Amino acid sequence: MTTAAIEVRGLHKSYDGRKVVDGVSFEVGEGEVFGILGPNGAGKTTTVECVEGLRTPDEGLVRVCGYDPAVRRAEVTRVLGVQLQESELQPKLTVREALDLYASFHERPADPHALAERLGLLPHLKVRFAKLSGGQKQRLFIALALIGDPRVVVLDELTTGLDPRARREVWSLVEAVRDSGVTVLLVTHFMEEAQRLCDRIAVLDRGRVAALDTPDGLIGRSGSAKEISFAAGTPVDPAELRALPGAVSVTTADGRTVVGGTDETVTAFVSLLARQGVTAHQLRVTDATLDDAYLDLTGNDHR
Ligand SMILES: Nc1ncnc2c1ncn2[C@@H]1O[C@H](COP(=O)(O)OP(=O)(O)OP(=O)(O)O)[C@@H](O)[C@H]1O
Repeated sequence: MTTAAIEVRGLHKSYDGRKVVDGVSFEVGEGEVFGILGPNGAGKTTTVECVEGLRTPDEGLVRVCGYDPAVRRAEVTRVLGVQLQESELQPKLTVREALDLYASFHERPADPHALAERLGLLPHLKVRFAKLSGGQKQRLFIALALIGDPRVVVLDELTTGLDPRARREVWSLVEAVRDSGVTVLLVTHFMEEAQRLCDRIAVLDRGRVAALDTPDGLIGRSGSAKEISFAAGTPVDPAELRALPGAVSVTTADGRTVVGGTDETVTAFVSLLARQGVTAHQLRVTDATLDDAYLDLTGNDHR
């Protein structure tokens, strides 16, 4: 039997008698990128801190590569890389000094120079942490999380505050980390990030797992997997649109009519246009996104 990289079963944690993690269970397989999504206060950080051994569960089982983080500190430090928070790094430390310092905490560290090269940090080795751009800081945090040559790495809100280009660069790095065989536990607020990077996602809501699935699986659970939209002036009877097989919604707003449905709805819509000899203006067919599924699951408009 293979050991899961991370196993969490029946996790409970309360603060001052208030339950913030209420029976969370999930397993992360080796080499997976596993996402934890959820609104503010859902219990994501508390769950991840129990995995890191920074908090002790009130109840439940947590294992990282088979080790209990609350008991086997040394082993877990060896196999688990944790992303630092900005406040934990001295502003005057240069990139090279930070890499060397954190390498010295580990028995068998990765080669700091090779890691700096992999993460595009070689040109910045002599730059002090405080002078790095947001994207460069995050690259350094990824490097420091990998400096102990871990089998599992926890990345918590890695791209918050980055511009779209820097965010995409960081995503490519996470993909490279995954390709090197390291298991990634990723906490994020960004749907696009979760959709692009994660093999599976646990959506936490009020301390519980509201859903656990692949991004496509989660999207499939939301009512409409496809959206057909076209200029509202197109002469198509809304009643006929509502009668299309698989159609779950028909709305008109901002000069466009939008039909939510399935692949079957798209096919039937095209046949309807052909039968009636109608040309739909500014026609677009798009896939539903994780956003739609997330809002359905959490009933919350936080992003
Ligand atoms: N040390 C603590 N003492 C008391 N309450 C806490 C403590 N840490 C967290 N909480 C509370 O527990 C709840 C869950 O917090 P947690 O940080 O795990 O949620 P989260 O899903 O990570 O939220 P966010 O997205 O805002 O980071 C929140 O209501 C928070 O205020």
